[in-house]
Amino acid sequence: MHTAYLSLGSNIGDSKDNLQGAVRLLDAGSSIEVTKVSSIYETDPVGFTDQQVFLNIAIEVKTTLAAEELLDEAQKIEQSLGRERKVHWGPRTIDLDILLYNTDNVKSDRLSVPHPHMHERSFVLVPLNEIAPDAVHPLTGSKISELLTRTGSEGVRLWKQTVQQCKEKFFAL
Ligand SMILES: Nc1ncnc2c1ncn2[C@@H]1O[C@H](COP(=O)(O)OP(=O)(O)OP(=O)(O)O)[C@@H](O)[C@H]1O
Ligand SMILES: Nc1nc2c(c(=O)[nH]1)N=C(CO)CN2
Repeated sequence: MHTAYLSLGSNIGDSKDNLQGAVRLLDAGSSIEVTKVSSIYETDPVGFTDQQVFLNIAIEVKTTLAAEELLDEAQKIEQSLGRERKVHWGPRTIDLDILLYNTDNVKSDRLSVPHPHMHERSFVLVPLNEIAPDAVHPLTGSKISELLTRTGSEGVRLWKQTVQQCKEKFFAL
């Protein structure tokens, strides 16, 4: 069994519904179990800034899938929730990024893990720190809590708290 952390973001449509839909779909099959869900954060757009604020969460999953198979599942869910790729770093119905996969380094045409931008993105680190402060970023050797101390949490605000980072509470929101 492998442990992975994913970042989910949405800034088109009903973003809370999109996040919930993606978590439900991930958890629905037998090969992925969602074991932790962070609170939902409202975050200022990073990169292409002339767009709506995002809602972002981080989740922990336990999975029997290899990293690339997990990416396949994530991309299927992006497609089924109607994501269209237009602007780089632009608006999206739902975006699922694999942040960490065990403590592996994965580098292929389709997949880079740890996610190349995770250590510099407050919208990733604030939610991730809530569920996995002691997880280690294998390239820097730093814990998530240490990376967050470096980036700070500007532009990231609690939107809705999920009590004890519990999946069932998240679905009930
Ligand atoms: N760790 C990863 N998680 C998800 N996708 C990844 C990862 N590493 C590489 N990719 C590749 O990135 C490609 C582009 O992804 P996407 O369009 O979501 O980028 P983006 O969300 O605009 O930017 P960013 O990758 O900086 O979040 C995907 O098709 C996927 O193959
Ligand atoms: N706040 C915020 N900004 C972003 C996000 C995101 O999820 N949240 N995703 C991006 C592309 O992956 C680019 N910019």
